[in-house]
Amino acid sequence: DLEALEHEGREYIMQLDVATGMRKHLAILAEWEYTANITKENEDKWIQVRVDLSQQEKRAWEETKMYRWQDFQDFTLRRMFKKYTQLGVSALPDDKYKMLMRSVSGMEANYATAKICSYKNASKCDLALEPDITEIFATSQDPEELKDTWVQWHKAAGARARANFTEYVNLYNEAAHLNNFKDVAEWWQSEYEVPDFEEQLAKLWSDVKPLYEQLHAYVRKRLRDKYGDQIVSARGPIPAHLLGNMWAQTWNNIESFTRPYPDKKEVDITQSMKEQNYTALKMFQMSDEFFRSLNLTAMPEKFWNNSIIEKPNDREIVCHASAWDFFDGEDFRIKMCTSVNREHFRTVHHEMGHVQYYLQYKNQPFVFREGANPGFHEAVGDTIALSVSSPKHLRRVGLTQGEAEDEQTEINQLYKMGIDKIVFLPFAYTLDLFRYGVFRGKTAPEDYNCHYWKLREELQGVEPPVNRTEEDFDAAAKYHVSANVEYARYYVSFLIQFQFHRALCQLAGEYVPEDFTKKLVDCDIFESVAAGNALGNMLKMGSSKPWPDAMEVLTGQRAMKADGLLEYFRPLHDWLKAENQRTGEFIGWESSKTQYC
Ligand SMILES: C=C(C[SeH])C(=O)N1CCC[C@H]1C(=O)O
Ligand SMILES: [Zn+2]
Repeated sequence: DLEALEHEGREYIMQLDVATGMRKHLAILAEWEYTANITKENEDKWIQVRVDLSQQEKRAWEETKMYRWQDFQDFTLRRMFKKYTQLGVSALPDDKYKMLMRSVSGMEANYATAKICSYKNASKCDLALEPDITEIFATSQDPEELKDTWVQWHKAAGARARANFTEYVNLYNEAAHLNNFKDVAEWWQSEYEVPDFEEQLAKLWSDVKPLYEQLHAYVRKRLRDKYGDQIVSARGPIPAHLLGNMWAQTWNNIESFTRPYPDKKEVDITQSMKEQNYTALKMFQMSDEFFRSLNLTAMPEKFWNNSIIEKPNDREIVCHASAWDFFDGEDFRIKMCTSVNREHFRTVHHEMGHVQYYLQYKNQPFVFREGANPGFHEAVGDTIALSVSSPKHLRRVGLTQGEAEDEQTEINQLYKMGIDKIVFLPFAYTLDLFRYGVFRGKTAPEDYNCHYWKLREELQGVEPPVNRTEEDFDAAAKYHVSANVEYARYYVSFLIQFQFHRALCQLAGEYVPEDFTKKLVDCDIFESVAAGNALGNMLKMGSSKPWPDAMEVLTGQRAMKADGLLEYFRPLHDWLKAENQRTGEFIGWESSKTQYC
């Protein structure tokens, strides 16, 4: 009878889950060994481990799909079976599986080891993305140096990945078909468990776009003031190399010469961190202390012993920051080539947020040890970082001196947050709209680059510093395209982190709507056990329930919305509208001279 079948099903799935945990542990260990020491030998070992494990997964899958789990009464049991009946890339035959692995590891190794020559010293050709090229983009205000560095990087990391990327698209789409998806776009979107995910992304963008256009217009004017109208036009897109970041995804590095009230002291803590002899370890210890202050879990001993938090000088590693769950309940690591600056202080909290999520859901079945949706995992650390970057908290830890919070300082603070959080959204949206089109076959390889720039101009209002052709492949000059990491998760994160932050601030008594002594912009939930407990309760759920249930536990809302972000930035939005009115700056951008496609 059904009762007995369900009981047998539960026995089966629990032992499958334990076996799967072991497989995940072995796979992660091999991946760590490769990305922490990029050699041909370690790549071959990693691929061999993955092939062996995928054969075991295929055998288990043959048995799992025999169960009539759709008829089971128990919701959690049905949810476990539903997840385990999706085999993933292991559905590919071994030879194609290996080819897919090699095309991705080839792109990722190329990205991680790419070197370019210095603009100032053409014989120095050992510049890596981290820390060298990142430092140039953070500090240089020489348009020629920035242009040259931009062009070299996009050739070394982008164009060189084109062949591997084309093969990866074909093989990954074959895997999608074997998992009953039309293409990888549908597969990626299925992770969010809502039927209208792509429509929701578009709606959220239409909610935020008016604010973005105002900020874009203001920044374009300030850049034109600085670099002149031969480089920065009055009504066109902004050249992408002038925004302080290789991908123009965050514009914090141009804050010093574009902030609204320049006579008000700059709130850039990089200087203070260096003056106070901050180290990478101190940055991680401060982040750990913040999570502990919320009554959340301290980083375990293995974290401090096994993590790599500084770039080694004796081998090549994947420097792009990452957090690792070894699925044994005690080994959790971060790998990061940390520099002592504001941007990495935020990234440290971002990565520590991933590990805190691992710690909170470590007693879930292995199949539920993931974010409620991929955006949740990216939002945890950033939500904490919203408190850390508040003037109140920076004063608390001595990174800024006492500054009366007057109206102008507050606008500067919101501007600093806005050129990080608002400008990121159209970038993130572009990256996966582009890849959706590629996976769906709407964008053919001969159109990869023109479609990429068409989207970047349309959504982000930026343009390349020099003309591009199909010899280039600029999308792969971004880590996540070369490393096969889905990106809509960050778009979701940069919206829901404000819903989380608002809820936590209210729980901490730090934010009271309409009470001007308790403003959202100055909220710091540090040491609030009430906020920490609520966050912990949501994180403990992992992916055991659909994400609206998890969001409701913390925020009372069941949908991702832009209202948290718009409420946080409302004073800035008002100020930008008035300022752009005053200067008569054109809002928006006309299509640039070159027709891309
Ligand atoms: C820090 C990480 C590792 Se999950 C990252 O890739 N982030 C964090 C913010 C956006 C995105 C990026 O750097 O592009
Ligand atoms: Zn992340």
